[in-house]
Amino acid sequence: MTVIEASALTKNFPRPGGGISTVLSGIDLAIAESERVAIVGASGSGKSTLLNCLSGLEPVTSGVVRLLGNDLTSIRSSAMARLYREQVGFVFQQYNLVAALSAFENVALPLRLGRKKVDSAFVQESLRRLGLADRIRSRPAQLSGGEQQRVAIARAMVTDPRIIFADEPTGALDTQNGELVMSALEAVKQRGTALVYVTHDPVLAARADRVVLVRDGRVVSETTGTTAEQIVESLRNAETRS
Ligand SMILES: Nc1ncnc2c1ncn2[C@@H]1O[C@H](COP(=O)(O)OP(=O)(O)OP(=O)(O)O)[C@@H](O)[C@H]1O
Repeated sequence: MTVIEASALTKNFPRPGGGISTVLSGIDLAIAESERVAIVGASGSGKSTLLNCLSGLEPVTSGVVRLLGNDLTSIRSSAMARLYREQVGFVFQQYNLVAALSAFENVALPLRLGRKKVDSAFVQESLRRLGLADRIRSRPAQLSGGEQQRVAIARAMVTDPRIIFADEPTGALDTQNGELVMSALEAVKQRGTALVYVTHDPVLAARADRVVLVRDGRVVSETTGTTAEQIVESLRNAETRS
């Protein structure tokens, strides 16, 4: 089943000195449930903008994005809020945890916002599964970057979403913590959750089912079974040609 479908997606931003700049141009993309898709490309190629348009964080200039069957160009804000609360999870490079809340409370937050019953054992288990058993009562400032990101992942997963969007989820982490975070994100596949992530790291991108290469706001290739070496090569080619 398709969970995200973009057709003829175009995104313009106003230029600081006047005029507009076309950041995404005519993108067609479909993502299936439980699929892991990595978005790669040179800096400024439009990766984050693409992720934001697919998730509805940014409105598109033209074209259509359907997220779990909802047309994002016409969805009402209340329906969008419900979609985010119940079916979509986000993980950002900067962990975006609430500083005053413990790891447990941060993870329970989407349930509280959705007026769902908070099952303490379930929340604790989700933190334990991510190696955070002894950090449950800690506040973000008391946690390392890798630990904070794993709390953010537990929070994104607590509602059992259909899709997780992650923008450079390992960008601020060393290799070892990056590995822990990536494995945690990859585990969602077992639940049928789709994972769409932006990364600069060819090794992490190679772990996706499909690698989408963006250059100058266009999708120039979509490959499966791609190795890190092939990704390095296509990034090099993309940079030389742009
Ligand atoms: N809100 C905005 N207003 C104006 N221009 C923007 C905005 N957001 C992004 N851009 C521009 O759109 C282009 C693509 O940005 P985007 O962040 O999507 O690229 P990226 O591939 O994710 O880059 P990086 O790898 O450096 O994070 C850039 O030229 C950027 O300056």
